[in-house]
Amino acid sequence: MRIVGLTGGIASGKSTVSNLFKSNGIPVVDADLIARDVLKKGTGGWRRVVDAFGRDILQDDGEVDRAKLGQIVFSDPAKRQLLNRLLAPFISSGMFWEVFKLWIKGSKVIVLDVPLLFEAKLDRWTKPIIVVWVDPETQLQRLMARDEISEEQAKNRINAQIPLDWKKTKADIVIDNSGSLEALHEQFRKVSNQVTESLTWVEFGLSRGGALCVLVSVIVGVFTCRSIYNNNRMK
Ligand SMILES: CC(C)(COP(=O)(O)OP(=O)(O)OC[C@H]1O[C@@H](n2cnc3c(N)ncnc32)[C@H](O)[C@@H]1O)[C@@H](O)C(=O)NCCC(=O)NCCS
Ligand SMILES: Nc1ncnc2c1ncn2[C@@H]1O[C@H](COP(=O)(O)OP(=O)(O)OP(=O)(O)O)[C@@H](O)[C@H]1O
Repeated sequence: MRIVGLTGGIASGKSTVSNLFKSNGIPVVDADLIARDVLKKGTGGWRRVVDAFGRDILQDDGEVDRAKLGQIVFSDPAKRQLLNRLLAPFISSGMFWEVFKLWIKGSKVIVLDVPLLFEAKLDRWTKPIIVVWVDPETQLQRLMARDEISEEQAKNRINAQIPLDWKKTKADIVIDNSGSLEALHEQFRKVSNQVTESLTWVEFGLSRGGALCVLVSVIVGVFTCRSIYNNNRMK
């Protein structure tokens, strides 16, 4: 199985690229969606976060007020680290199960869309790593427009992550999303061909089909050795 890492900065265009992967039939594990699930009312993540941040972060219906929690953690690094520490085990196990389900289904290539791939040190499990890069001014404008937030709030969110230029240096593949959507689609076509190239032997061995081949080979090997051994004893 090939596990492709898809990352970038906030509002650099990861979801736009992951939607292109999905529409090309390549399954995507979305860490933001998992992070939302583990913060739903009554879950273990919700309980830990409410214990640590207090009931002031809740809406009337008991769900976490995400905008309020965002205001707190994106302007205070210590509180952000606390939130990351509390949720990390739930997000990691959620991602593991999603990958496992895709492995059982026999998927050969999957994409992990993880904004904090490097920050959470998940980059060691993915190859190749795709970084969706965008120039700083475009990133700021797109973030302010999409989330309807002020320039200060947008800058706080951008600064809460490792700089995008650093992430670019760690990438196997860089998608420059500073231009139009047409330009993005054009780059995506090449990237899609690259990531769907035939699997290496190691990747094949890690896929469900590869694991079955190894298992069948071991069983056949054991039976062959046993019959040779029994034949020799009878002689
Ligand atoms: C603080 C929260 C409640 C704000 O929710 P909100 O709906 O406003 O934002 P959303 O979850 O859609 O995230 C938008 C983007 O913010 C960035 N971001 C989210 N959490 C973090 C974080 N802890 N540190 C840096 N950037 C982050 C990511 O680029 C993400 O794509 C939420 O982001 C959260 O629970 N974050 C902690 C969980 C986490 O680490 N998520 C990232 C998954 S790897
Ligand atoms: N090439 C583009 N031209 C114009 N707008 C774009 C382009 N690519 C993405 N956008 C817009 O920019 C915004 C950010 O894109 P997107 O939501 O895909 O980013 P993201 O990296 O997934 O963000 P996050 O880290 O918050 O999950 C969205 O409103 C999206 O529609």
